[in-house]
Amino acid sequence: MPSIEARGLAIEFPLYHVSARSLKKRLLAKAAVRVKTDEANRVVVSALRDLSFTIGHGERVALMGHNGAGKTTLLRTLAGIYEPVGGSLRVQGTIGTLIDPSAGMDQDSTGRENIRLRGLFRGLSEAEMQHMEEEAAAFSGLGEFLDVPIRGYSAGMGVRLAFAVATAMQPEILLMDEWFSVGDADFMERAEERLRGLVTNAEIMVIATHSEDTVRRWCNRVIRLDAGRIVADGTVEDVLGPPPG
Ligand SMILES: Nc1ncnc2c1ncn2[C@@H]1O[C@H](COP(=O)(O)OP(=O)(O)OP(=O)(O)O)[C@@H](O)[C@H]1O
Repeated sequence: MPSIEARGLAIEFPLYHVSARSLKKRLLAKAAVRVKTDEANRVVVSALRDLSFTIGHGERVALMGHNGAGKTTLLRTLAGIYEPVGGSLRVQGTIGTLIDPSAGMDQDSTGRENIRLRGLFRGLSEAEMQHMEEEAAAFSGLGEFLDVPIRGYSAGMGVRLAFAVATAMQPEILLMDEWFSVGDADFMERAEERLRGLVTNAEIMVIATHSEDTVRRWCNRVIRLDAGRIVADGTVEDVLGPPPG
């Protein structure tokens, strides 16, 4: 059964162009906690600190919190993009991500080539790949642009392609950021329908969002982050209170 289990999870990002010596002086004066030096005396941002949680079957989790709280970093860590520097993380199940439209896309390849690249990466057979290509081509509605290198796409076209590719297969664990809300109205309507199917059929969903509306509509649990730590974890009503009105 798909599950996610984090114990004492920590993520740090080195800041290569900052001098440890001058920074130390400034930080000491300010008692900063998130920008520090590690054992190798490198300056690092502590993006996530000591996170522990378990997510199981049927949970649709919203990651909330102010800018810089760590929502995107946590999503990317769950997706296997970042390696924890401390603690442990166990993710069981097939993962689908709607995190960053351009992630994993080759700018110099066409839309069609990118669809096939993704299929190869997922280890699909030729027949499955053919199916995915037809599906994604039809859903993206890109027409002749499908055979143009994606460097020449508008932002909205990039989102259409990324969305079509990401949703062409049903994952057990769905990880989403809010980027998918930038399409035009016609596309959003179709995207929402497809998304609903994907969310309903996923066994676990984790979404990073600022929107209370989205949370009340899609989620049954909220993990609130603040400065890289969990400050609340419970049902939507527990964390956000009763619905307005
Ligand atoms: N690649 C990176 N290099 C250095 N620091 C980073 C990097 N990515 C994130 N950070 C830092 O990690 C912290 C958490 O950032 P993150 O993007 O996860 O926050 P967020 O909650 O998603 O914010 P937002 O709502 O603004 O998208 C921030 O302090 C940010 O500066």
